[in-house]
Amino acid sequence: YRTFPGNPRWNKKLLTYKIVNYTPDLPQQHVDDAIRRAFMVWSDVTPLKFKKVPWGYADIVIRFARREHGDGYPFDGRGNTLAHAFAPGEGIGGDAHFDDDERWSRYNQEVNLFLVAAHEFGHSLGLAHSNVRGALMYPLYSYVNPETFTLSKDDRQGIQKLYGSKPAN
Ligand SMILES: CC(C)C[C@H](CS(C)(=N)=N)C(=O)N[C@H]1Cc2cn(c3ccccc23)CCCCCCNC1=O
Ligand SMILES: [Ca+2]
Ligand SMILES: [Zn+2]
Ligand SMILES: [Zn+2]
Repeated sequence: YRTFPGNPRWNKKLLTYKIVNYTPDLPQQHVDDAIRRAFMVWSDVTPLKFKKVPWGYADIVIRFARREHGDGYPFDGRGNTLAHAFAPGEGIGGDAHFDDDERWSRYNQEVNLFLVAAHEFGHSLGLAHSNVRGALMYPLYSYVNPETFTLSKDDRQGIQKLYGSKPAN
């Protein structure tokens, strides 16, 4: 696993997130559920907790966008780059953007939102790319059954290096 230069991380355990818009490809409930489960991938192995807020301040702002969308990292149409996210920090730090020229799906038609979101939130929490092929933080998207998805040891070691493991309770 790799972290970002300077090892940026959040210095609080409760992080808030806000979904500012939705893709037309899926019912809103499915988007909310995919995002919730993508955060759970990381909260399952750390002391981190994630809380969805409907408006106002949020640490992690989630949006769907096409092409140029105001952050200097324009998307590229269908395929190629699927999404991007910013390392922990103020303002745009932690935010995750999803390319709405993709065909977002719940199962394996096209791009699985849960799997991509789980990868993006790895970046939002401070993980860069891993060179371990089966790792969630590997730079290339590959479909796995979301129902049986498990975090690789490499991903878990990386996130626990930043935030520690889940306290026994
Ligand atoms: C890991 C993802 C969830 C997030 C990353 C983006 S990021 C910033 N969050 N690390 C991603 O989108 N990776 C590309 C990488 C990529 C693969 N190809 C490309 C062709 C052109 C441009 C990029 C790519 C070859 C063709 C396949 C294109 C579809 C799949 N795309 C990818 O796997
Ligand atoms: Ca794209
Ligand atoms: Zn963006
Ligand atoms: Zn990535």
